[in-house]
Amino acid sequence: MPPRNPVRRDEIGREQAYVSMLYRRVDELRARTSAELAALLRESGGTAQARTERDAAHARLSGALARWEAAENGLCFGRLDLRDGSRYYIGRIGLRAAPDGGRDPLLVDWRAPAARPFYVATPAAPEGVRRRRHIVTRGRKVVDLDDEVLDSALLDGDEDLAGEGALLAAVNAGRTGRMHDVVATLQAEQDAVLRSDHRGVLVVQGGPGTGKTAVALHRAAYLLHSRPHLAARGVLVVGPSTIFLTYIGQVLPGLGETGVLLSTVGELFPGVLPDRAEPAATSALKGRIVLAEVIAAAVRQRQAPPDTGTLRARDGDGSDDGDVPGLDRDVCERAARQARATGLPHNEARQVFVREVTGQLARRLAEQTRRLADRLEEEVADVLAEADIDRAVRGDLARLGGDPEGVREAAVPEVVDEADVATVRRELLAEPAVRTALDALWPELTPRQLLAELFADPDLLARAAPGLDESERALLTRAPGGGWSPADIPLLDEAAELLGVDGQAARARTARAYARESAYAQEVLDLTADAYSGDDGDTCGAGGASGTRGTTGTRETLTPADVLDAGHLAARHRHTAHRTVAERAAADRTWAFGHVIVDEAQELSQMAWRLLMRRCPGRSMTLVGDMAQSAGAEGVGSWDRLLRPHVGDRWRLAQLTVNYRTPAEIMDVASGLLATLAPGTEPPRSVRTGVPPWRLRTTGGALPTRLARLASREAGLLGEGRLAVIVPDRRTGELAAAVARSVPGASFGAHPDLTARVVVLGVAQAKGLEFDSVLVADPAGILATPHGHSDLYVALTRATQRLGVLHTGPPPVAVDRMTHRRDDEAAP
Ligand SMILES: Nc1ncnc2c1ncn2[C@@H]1O[C@H](COP(=O)(O)OP(=O)(O)OP(=O)(O)O)[C@@H](O)[C@H]1O
Repeated sequence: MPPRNPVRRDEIGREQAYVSMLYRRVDELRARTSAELAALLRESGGTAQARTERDAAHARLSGALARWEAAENGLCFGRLDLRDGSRYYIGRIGLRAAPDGGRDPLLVDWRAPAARPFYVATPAAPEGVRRRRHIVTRGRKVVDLDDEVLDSALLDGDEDLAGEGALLAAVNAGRTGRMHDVVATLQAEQDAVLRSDHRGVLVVQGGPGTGKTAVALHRAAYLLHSRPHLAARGVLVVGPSTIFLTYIGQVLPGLGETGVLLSTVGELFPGVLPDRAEPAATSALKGRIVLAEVIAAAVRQRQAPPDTGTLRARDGDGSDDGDVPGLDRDVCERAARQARATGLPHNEARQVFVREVTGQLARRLAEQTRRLADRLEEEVADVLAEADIDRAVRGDLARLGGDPEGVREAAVPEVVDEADVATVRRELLAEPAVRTALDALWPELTPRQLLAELFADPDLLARAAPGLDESERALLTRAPGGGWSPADIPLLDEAAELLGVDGQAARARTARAYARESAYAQEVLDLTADAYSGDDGDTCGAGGASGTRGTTGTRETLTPADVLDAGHLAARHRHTAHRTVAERAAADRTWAFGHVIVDEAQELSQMAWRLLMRRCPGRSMTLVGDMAQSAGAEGVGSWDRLLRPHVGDRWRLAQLTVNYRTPAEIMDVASGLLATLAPGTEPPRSVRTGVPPWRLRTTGGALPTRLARLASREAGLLGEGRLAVIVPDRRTGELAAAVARSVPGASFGAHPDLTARVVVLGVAQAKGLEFDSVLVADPAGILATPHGHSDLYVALTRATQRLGVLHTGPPPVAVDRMTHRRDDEAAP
């Protein structure tokens, strides 16, 4: 699109000179930083403090390099001429002429307060701006300029849109299968959201294509820049699927941000990657809050269960099975009460339980001993009385000035004290029968073990889930093994929270990490040893000549293995492994993120919210979504209902109202569905018009072939553009195979390549994505699920240019508004 205010060639030349100077400055800084980094990597050893400082310097330097690399494309994209005569260039990063800052910045970072007018100034509210200039570059070359003079006398066009020419050029551009940042054309309502200083939960509601994902990602970059302390805790971005995360994966690195972890909820339990398929009804049930109670009950029923009689313990009636004397139900229940009263998680409270049980047993044993001693004492006293020795001793004591009453105590010393109790307890713990009984009474549990055993045992499940009916419990029941589903992940997390650190697992993890590092280190040592032995002759000669110390046998040289074993090398390696915040956070279930961003937030189950809230105890969150696009178990809901259990009413709502993706003609069709889905909801306003969407009717039997033919034809019309064929989730395999037969290279399956020219997706996979052209097949099939209207709404709003629908039978609601095509060839 040509600029609205064409500028002279020499004006472009002047901007080129400035932009070239900026690139020279970046090259200079980049070279210097690379040299510093190389020098740092050559350093080794030193104190722990020195290593820590090196790690910090490494993180700082590589972060700076990443930012400069990322700024290569579109380094400078704007200029503000202010009414006071000053001028600022706006770009991806901030640059100054000299490290001490110089007077004015060469380039203002888009996130800095000084850049804000670039996004929000309008002729009606110019914010001190006289002219806003968009500088369009290709590589390092300035190719165009687009000026807006913000003079209220010149009000024309859509005064809500900043840099309309540049914006329309961006939204009309062909799609690549990867999302790009929109830093050069952010709009005022988006800018307000991404710069929001709200510290708690910010909800961003907006219809399809309003830039919610774009805003969420730019907000992550903004927060990391404006609240530097966040970098230490990292930012988590949660998306609905791995396909979606691949789609958005380049945006933040493109903005120079690497401290962000992108993840689905299913990937947030370290050590488990969901690989189990299960019925939608099972997943929906697992997402319900009632599962939190079920898991809590499952943990409780593993704490001194009432059937301890079978656990090699004595019964309360005193009958003795000879295994663990005194371990009766009273003792267990009292100890369990004490352990629970601590409020500690199960595995940690186990220590209290064990201490209490063994303490009580030890005390009982001690009391028995004491009673024995008392009896002995009484017998001795009787003997003494008979011999009247006592009286004689009392007489002697009285004569010597002693206390005759103390005779009894002094004569028979205390038999047991706390030290004795401790000794008895240690002896008890050494008893295999006691240990077995304790393990059965209060076992150390892992989350996987707890859930696997719970789901595999209908009796356990019935006792833990009295609130679920039999058919619901049947949905949960399964044989042990067979992996975990995405809906299991929040349940594992819930269990982990209630179980606490599990000693065995922690020990096993440490041992595994140590073994891995040692194996790696051993390989390094072996390789270096090989290298030394490989050139034995030469080395020996040289070694002898240069006086290298002899060490083993006839070998003259000293190899690393002679001075360092694998364990030590592993420890060194640990110190030099530079893990980013995102990597460390991904490996740690208990990591507390500084900020959490959730995209398609309307999709998350109640159990998933519990998991996310644990990852963000500070509740600093940005949640973006569209209630009308909800495929959640409960259908279209409200943000209040979703958030109230976690944050009460402490959240703020922001709205986005402009659709940058879908042309008005397509949005008009989708609005018909919106009226059914969420009556009264205002559809977003499209920034442009385009091609009217069309529909074509076929028979059920002919649908696959006609779809394939249409896909092939549409792909031909698109040229370099991207086409998505969106089908009902359960028909993905069948219809993808049909399309692939007539469009070679069409991508589909669990991990489709979105950069392929044609891709076939189920509706669930298409969430959050967009394509130049979309063909929706079998809308009635899409509508046939419990959240069918939302799904169809999603499918109809993925296109940036063209939309066609292939249906059988009468056209479903909304689709009937589309232009009816009679045959495959009559393309609009
Ligand atoms: N200010 C902008 N300038 C240029 N393009 C923009 C702008 N805002 C959004 N877009 C583009 O509009 C398209 C839709 O944006 P995005 O995917 O963020 O919308 P969304 O609200 O998340 O949509 P949905 O809910 O339907 O998935 C993207 O191609 C995005 O790059």
